[in-house]
Amino acid sequence: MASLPDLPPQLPPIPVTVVTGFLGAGKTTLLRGLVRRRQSRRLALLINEFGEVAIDGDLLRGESDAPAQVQVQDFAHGLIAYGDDAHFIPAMLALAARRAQVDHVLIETSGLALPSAVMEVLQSEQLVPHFVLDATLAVVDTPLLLEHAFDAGGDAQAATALLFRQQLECADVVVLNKIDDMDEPQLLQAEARVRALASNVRFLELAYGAKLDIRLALGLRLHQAGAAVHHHYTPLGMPGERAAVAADQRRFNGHAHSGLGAHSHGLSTHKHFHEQDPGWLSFTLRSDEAQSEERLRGAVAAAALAEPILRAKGFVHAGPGMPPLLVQGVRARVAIAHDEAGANDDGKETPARSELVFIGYHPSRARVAQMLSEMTGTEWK
Ligand SMILES: Nc1nc2c(ncn2[C@@H]2O[C@H](COP(=O)(O)OP(=O)(O)OP(=O)(O)O)[C@@H](O)[C@H]2O)c(=O)[nH]1
Repeated sequence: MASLPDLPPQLPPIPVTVVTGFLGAGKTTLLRGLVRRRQSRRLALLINEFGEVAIDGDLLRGESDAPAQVQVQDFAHGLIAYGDDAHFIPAMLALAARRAQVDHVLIETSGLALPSAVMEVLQSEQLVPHFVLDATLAVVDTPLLLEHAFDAGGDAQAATALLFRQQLECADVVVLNKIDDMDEPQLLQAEARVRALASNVRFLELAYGAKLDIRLALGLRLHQAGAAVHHHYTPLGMPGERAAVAADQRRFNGHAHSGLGAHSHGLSTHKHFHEQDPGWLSFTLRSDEAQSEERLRGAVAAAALAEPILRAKGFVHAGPGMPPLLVQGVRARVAIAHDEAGANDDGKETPARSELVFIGYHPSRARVAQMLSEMTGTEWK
């Protein structure tokens, strides 16, 4: 196993923020915003996707104008979900070896992973000298929460509900996302639901415009024994600053400032998601023909209604000389847009091939391929 004999012992450990949240909650979008607003912070991002095509890593790489300041590393196939992942520890040790150039590490877990796996590995003998967990953030798709999409029901619903709750239980901070059209009663209702599901959550934060105040996201030090908690609050609705902590959270502030220091999540009680439920599947469909944006949007939405598909994403080819289009489906909500960052200015050619990753609970690949082919008039396989 790799070791780091030369690391200067006087350097403090690197803070690590783990970002969790169910499929499509907005983890990558929030991270892209943090990268943009990082100021002088040097960030390392480890991105874990459930699927064979790395899309989020590309989007994040496209965001940074200073590659030396922001390093992005992808882990495909939900790898970090497993505590014994052979790539994760070496990647972290390589960051530790460059301690002087890294101020903060952000780890985005896959939407189907429990963050407890990463949190456990951070506590391993090899990583403890070099890293300290800053906080675990769970990003929530607030409209879906209010629509009862995370309540138990049939098979897919029950699996979703379980995972959603387990992710919240691991979190110190819950970020209510996709809240731009919401009023205060709705936000309070969302808060009450979160509290009912996971009473251990210490803070609720509101991400207006999918933006999180960087001071509310990094440097929280929630797991450092004896450390003062550096948490700056912006009251709900304060003009000019739209990233805020939910209104009646002040009682929690007192809690957090009371010297709780490191706390345990009862990690050993968690079983990792993939071991529990092999029903979650992802597959990739490809097409070599140019796609019509409208038809494809309709086809992806229809497939998500016909099959238990909870997430679809990828880049598609819109025609010769056209920039690729980014497809983002969360259940039957499908957005297709040009994405400057993801379309990447790193010399990558416009892909002639379209690739879409679908994630669902026992979905039929054949049925989705057939629907896409029929509804777009192009071959998908
Ligand atoms: N309206 C709205 N859409 C948002 C917001 N945040 C994210 N989205 C959209 O939600 C979709 C999913 O966002 P991502 O950031 O890719 O979500 P994710 O959690 O990283 O998804 P996975 O890693 O695939 O599970 C994209 O279409 C985003 O543009 C928001 O605050 N408001």
